Amino acid sequence: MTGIEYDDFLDLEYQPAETELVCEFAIEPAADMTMEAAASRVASESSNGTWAALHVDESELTDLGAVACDIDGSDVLVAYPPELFEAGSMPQILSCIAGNILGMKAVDSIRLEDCRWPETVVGGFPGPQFGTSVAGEKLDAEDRPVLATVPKPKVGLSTDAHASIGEAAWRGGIDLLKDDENLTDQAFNPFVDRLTESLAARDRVQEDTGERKDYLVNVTAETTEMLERIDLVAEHGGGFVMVDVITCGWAAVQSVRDRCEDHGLAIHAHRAMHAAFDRLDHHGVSMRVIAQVARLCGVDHIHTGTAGLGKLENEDTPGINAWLTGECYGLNPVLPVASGGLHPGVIDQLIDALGTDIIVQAGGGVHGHPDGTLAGAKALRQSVEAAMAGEALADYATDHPELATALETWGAETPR
Ligand SMILES: O=C(COP(=O)(O)O)[C@H](O)[C@H](O)COP(=O)(O)O
Ligand SMILES: [Mg+2]
Repeated sequence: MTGIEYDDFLDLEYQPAETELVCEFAIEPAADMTMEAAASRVASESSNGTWAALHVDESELTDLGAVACDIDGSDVLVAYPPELFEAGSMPQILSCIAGNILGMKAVDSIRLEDCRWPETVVGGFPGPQFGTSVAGEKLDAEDRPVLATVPKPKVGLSTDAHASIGEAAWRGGIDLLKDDENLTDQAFNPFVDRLTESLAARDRVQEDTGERKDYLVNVTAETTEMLERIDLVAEHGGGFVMVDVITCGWAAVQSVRDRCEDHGLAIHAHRAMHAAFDRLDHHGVSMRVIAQVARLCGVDHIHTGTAGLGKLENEDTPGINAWLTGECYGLNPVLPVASGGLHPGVIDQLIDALGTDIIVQAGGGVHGHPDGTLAGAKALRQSVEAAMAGEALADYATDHPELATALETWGAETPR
């Protein structure tokens, strides 16, 4: 018989194998627990153990126990054997490494900070179909940030109003029109009408400007419905879809990725609800891990923050972006999206902080321009042109009136 008890899950001499998934947790043990006791319980509960000592016939058991193998202050590393995981199933992986342990009484708090993904696990996932290549493959923005805008008010606009705002934004120099995270298929702006009218506007602008444009239509819905909406996007000549990946769930994202592969559609990942996991710096799941999961599941772009420049809390945007665009067993790099409270007056600081291989999304920062959407789009494009030319915004604005008005209106401040 084999005994399985908590002490079996702690070995500070253990060196994880290359094939193992290694997770970094920040742990605050419960008052009556040593860190060692807490760490072993975390390794046990996230792999094959439980609170009671178990006695199992060895011949009937595959040993899938994880090992808490390093403790450095509040940081604990846990190594997981690849056989613990179902190949290609992100829900099952997260049910291990971000499941029951987040609620264990043995810890006062625990946060999954980072994962070292082994090829044995990464190999089960497709990764992005296009990733950063969308800038040159699907758009004409390979040498500058891709520009996107969301019509505002975020919901409530009629289909006609939505499409004409999109047309004005595209004419002003925006590359991608994007739905907002809570605009899906409502009576005031039905999905199919919005899709067809917006794509017709896109085609008119492409024809007139000679610059490729596209539409991040939000297909978020129950999974079967989402797949049908993706088919519609392809049927009507769209090049992208947008998905609220957290509220949809990773299993649904994996289904979306499969269907988008069939149609050659790129996936824009909105992360609404991520802050339920990553906003507290001592408990939950970091945005770094959420971004890693998104890349394995195969989104092409994902919102990762504005390096503190926008209206929303951010977490290490530069570090997360570096991981998303770095090497990971041949997975395509993901295009990070900076969005939330951005406007032309902060684009120079944004590019200083995040570089130019990003999507810049500005909703209020385009449609709130005193002279309207067309002028707002021109101002955003002009601010990027200035930054790419290494020219101060104020200097560039002397002969670019739309940018000058934006700078007079918003300055270089970031809204709250
Ligand atoms: O609609 C917007 C921003 O609109 P605006 O440009 O008017 O602020 C996005 O939903 C947020 O950027 C999401 O946040 P994040 O990008 O941090 O996920
Ligand atoms: Mg939004």
